[in-house]
Amino acid sequence: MLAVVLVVAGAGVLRWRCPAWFWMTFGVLYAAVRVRVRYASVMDACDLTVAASRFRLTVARWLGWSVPRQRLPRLLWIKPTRTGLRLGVRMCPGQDAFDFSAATDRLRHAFGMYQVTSRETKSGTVEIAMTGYDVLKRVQMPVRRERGARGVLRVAVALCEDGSVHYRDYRQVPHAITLGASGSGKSVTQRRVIKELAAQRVALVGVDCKNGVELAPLARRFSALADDADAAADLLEALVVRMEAIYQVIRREQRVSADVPDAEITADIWGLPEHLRPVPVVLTIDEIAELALYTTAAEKKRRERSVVALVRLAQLGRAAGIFLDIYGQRFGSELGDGITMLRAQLTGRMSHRVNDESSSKMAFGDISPHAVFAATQIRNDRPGMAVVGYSSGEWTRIRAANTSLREAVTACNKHADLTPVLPELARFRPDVDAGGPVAAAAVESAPAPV
Ligand SMILES: Nc1ncnc2c1ncn2[C@@H]1O[C@H](COP(=O)(O)OP(=O)(O)OP(=O)(O)O)[C@@H](O)[C@H]1O
Repeated sequence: MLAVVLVVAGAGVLRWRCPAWFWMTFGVLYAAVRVRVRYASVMDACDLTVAASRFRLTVARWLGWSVPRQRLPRLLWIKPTRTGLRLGVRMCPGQDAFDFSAATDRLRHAFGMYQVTSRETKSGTVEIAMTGYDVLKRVQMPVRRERGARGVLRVAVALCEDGSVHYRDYRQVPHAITLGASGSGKSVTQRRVIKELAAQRVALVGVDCKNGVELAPLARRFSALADDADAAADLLEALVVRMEAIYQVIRREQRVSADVPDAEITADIWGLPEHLRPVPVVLTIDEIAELALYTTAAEKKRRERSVVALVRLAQLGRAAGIFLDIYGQRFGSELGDGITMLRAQLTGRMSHRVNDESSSKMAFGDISPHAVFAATQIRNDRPGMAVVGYSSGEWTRIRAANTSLREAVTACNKHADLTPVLPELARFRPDVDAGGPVAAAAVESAPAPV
């Protein structure tokens, strides 16, 4: 008896102090059994059953049997996860995925879970993802990566509200914008992305018009860095020159392949032979408004140079292996000509807490009104929380893994030897001698002249 009391008390304390451990020790088993036992009654209570088929009703009437029960959507599987449970459910005829997404709140109450979402995985089947506790309260990224999660240009940035990992996948979504009010967590998200990219074979290029306070400490892993708007305009133009040189390499390789029967013909860097393939570049811009604002005629000219270069990079950069990550507080037409055009190219959209609806419309106005609303609802006491939207109209809440500047600096210093020297951007190579020598840099060969 005493042992039972001790176990129950221990479980209670664990649930209060460390919900992740509670879930993995007691919670998952208890929840799985409860879902299995209560499945039929919960589906009934949540209006997720349908009337028996006419055939069964007719047969029952002919034979004088009692009226057949409502039909249940079939429970295909229950999969425990690190943060919750996933159920595979085959829908009954006449049901659609919307019935289940409309019932998620009822399912949450009925199963006693913290959060429930649902999505159609294949025709007729929905996956119901349930989290057992508030996974975004203290983000703990999984230590073991999911199968297929490794890969160049794919980094784990945050946890989603359903407990899954949110990846920034540059090859799927080449260019992205992250918005948010001051103090909402943009810099922490940026650090997390850079920390994860540092270990990969990519060139990091940065524009930080806050005099470099965010990116300069990470300079050892950066191939080029601009810390004011004038240097940024030059750097962006140099990147356009690099992009054009890479296009020439691709063209030349296409001509070679065209003469070889059955040879694949590539239209981007990934199809180039390894010795010709340039290293991919991730360009990070902190506070885009600093590039777009001007007061004097000279600044206006510089702004135009920057915006034109950025629009060209966003339009054409993907095939040349150039990817953009833009951070800012706002990103709307008030920043002047070219900004709306640039935004249309930035298919990845993330918004941290914003001060007004118009800011969140800048991220999601053309994607989903629900996402616009969700971004305005992010609480002040949840820095790092954000809404991510996709061009398909889907969106989800995430929270970035808290990453200190110290952690990011340590990762960048550790992988400084992976920093390629980009010939076109060599003059923007940060001077890190003040902090010690850069470890032997891997010199990337310049794209061969055509
Ligand atoms: N993912 C997170 N988890 C926990 N705390 C966070 C997270 N992100 C940010 N914070 C907290 O919020 C504070 C402000 O975050 P951050 O500096 O990233 O904001 P910001 O949007 O870049 O602000 P600004 O635009 O003024 O630079 C951080 O010092 C950190 O304490």
